[in-house]
Amino acid sequence: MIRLSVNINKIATLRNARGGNTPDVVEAAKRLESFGAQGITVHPRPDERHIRYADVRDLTQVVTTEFNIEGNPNQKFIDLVLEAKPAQVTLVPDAEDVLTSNAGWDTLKHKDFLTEVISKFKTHGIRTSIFVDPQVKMIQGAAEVGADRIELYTESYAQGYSEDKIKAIQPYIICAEEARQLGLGINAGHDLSLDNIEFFAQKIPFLDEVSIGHALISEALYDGLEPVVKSYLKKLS
Ligand SMILES: CC(=O)[C@@H](O)[C@H](O)COP(=O)(O)O
Ligand SMILES: NCC(=O)COP(=O)(O)O
Repeated sequence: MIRLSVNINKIATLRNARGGNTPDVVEAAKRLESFGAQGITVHPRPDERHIRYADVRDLTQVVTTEFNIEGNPNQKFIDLVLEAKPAQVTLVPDAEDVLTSNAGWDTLKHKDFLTEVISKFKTHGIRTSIFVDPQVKMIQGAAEVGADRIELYTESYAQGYSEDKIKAIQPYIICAEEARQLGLGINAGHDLSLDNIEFFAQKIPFLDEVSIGHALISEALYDGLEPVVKSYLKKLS
């Protein structure tokens, strides 16, 4: 079963636009779980443009499915994750000024750093995932640094899907098979949507989890959170 983890960054974006607490990210997380979401993902960026560190502390108290915290592991992020003790931490190599996540880790170049950080989280019983591009050598590097899982960065799949989905999925199938051979768990995320998720899940049925945010929240503006979550769950089943 491929788990759906809903990234609620964009609910926080809307909330921050007016300075109050509407929409309430904690209430949104509770409702998403009641609709069937099997996880909640947040990405507290250093500038707190959407999810704030305080949100992570509040969500830690209420998330009953799997809580996944994503981010670049600077010391403030590491301290937050060790305090929150989520089910999973996903390491993302984002620079502070990026519009959105735009690359996976170079697991060869950053081997020593990633090995140290991953060991720290694993020592505290937190599952570790590394955000990687669909390149076999990066998958192999992820195994070398001791990650429990990889998260395949799916932007290039999403971009190529409408033109040639067979071509677009190919590197992901190759990398997913390599990860499975290496004993790594396999997550995927970024720009997945109701349009492209079913084909991805059909071609890589042994995925552990997809984390979906921007498209899902946008689709929910038209059709509502509950129907959209249930549509994703149906396409993933
Ligand atoms: C790592 C990744 O691709 C997403 O999880 C990321 O959290 C999206 O960030 P924004 O919501 O800030 O675009
Ligand atoms: N790790 C991917 C994620 O959490 C959500 O990415 P997106 O669906 O907002 O592009």
